[in-house]
Amino acid sequence: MRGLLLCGKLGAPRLLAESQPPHMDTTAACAGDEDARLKALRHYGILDTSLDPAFDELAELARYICEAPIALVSFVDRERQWFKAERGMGRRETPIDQSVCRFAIQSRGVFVVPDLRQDARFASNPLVTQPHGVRFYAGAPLRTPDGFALGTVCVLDYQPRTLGQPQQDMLNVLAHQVMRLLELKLANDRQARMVLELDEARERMAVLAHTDVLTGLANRRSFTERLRQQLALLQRGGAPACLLMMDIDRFKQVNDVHGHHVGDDALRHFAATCREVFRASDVVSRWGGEEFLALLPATTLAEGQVVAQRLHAALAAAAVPDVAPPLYLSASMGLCSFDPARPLDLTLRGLDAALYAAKTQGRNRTVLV
Ligand SMILES: Nc1nc2c(ncn2[C@@H]2O[C@H](COP(=O)(O)OP(=O)(O)OP(=O)(O)O)[C@@H](O)[C@H]2O)c(=O)[nH]1
Repeated sequence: MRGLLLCGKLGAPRLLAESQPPHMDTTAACAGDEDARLKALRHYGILDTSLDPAFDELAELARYICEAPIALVSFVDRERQWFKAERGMGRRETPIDQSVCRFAIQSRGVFVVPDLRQDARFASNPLVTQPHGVRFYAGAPLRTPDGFALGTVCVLDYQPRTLGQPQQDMLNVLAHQVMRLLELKLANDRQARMVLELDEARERMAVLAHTDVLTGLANRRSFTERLRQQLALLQRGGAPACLLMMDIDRFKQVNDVHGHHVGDDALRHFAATCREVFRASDVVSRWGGEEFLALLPATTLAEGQVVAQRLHAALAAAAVPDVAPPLYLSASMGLCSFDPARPLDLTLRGLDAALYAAKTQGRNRTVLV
């Protein structure tokens, strides 16, 4: 066993020379393989995870089967070995230079050291030299389907001893079981990620279904739904509300003179101005091309007129960004109080008529229904 030190994946084993001194550090010679092995270890996302009874029970079984006081499910990291499960060790990790497992993962089968004190590789290991130090080690490599050894299921004893073949076989079986748990964890993690991605996609779709893509305002469909809800509230005696229909003046000219992309920028600018002017509780929608409809809950007609005036002023004060010469928008508007006794389509028709009147009276003004 001792002459059979292997590097990296066992799929393409490279045997080290039999004459190599047993204490020689093989990690430098296999730096590339070691990087790939560590990448494989990270892929399983097992390091520093919390205790898990499923792994604890496998360690307990190893201890029982091998009649050893210590059993570990150990992963060999770059600077340390970390224990997913430990029985009788009393700690979750040790520095890598105290690791016997780093040698065990280079072994094809179970790596057995009958007396650590008699082995030049481990004789000065603090785990061995300390008072009541360990003397015996046996570890079965945890090997991935593509051949990387991540760690071991191992047992240790305070006495020099051996491990019978049936017990070695069982240690290997336990190592396979640990790998099954790791594969299962991977599958579960993948599934959890997919569920999360699906939830996020569903949320994005729900937002998109309710939003006008160009302006980020509510779209006509979702706003109609909101209007129906508001109508129901009003019919049950809720606070008065107003509706404000807005249409950008001479918008065709914006497109014709500056191009369609500036037209789009102008629509976004109009939406941004609305967001500044309206209350957070108001809902503004893009009702059609350059036409917008706002619901102002808990707002009287007089208060609605103030809001409309604020919007006229805000549009006159700030030009569409990055357009030369400066491009200022104005809008014609129709305003009404939301009458619970009127069918919704009649209310909207009334608003349309008021808006048309605002246009014919010279634009850039608000007409009450
Ligand atoms: N750039 C851009 N233009 C749009 C969009 N939707 C509608 N339009 C344009 O908006 C213009 C509306 O023009 P009209 O209905 O003639 O009205 P107007 O030029 O604003 O004139 P008045 O309403 O009478 O002041 C049309 O040229 C449409 O092509 C859009 O999403 N982007």
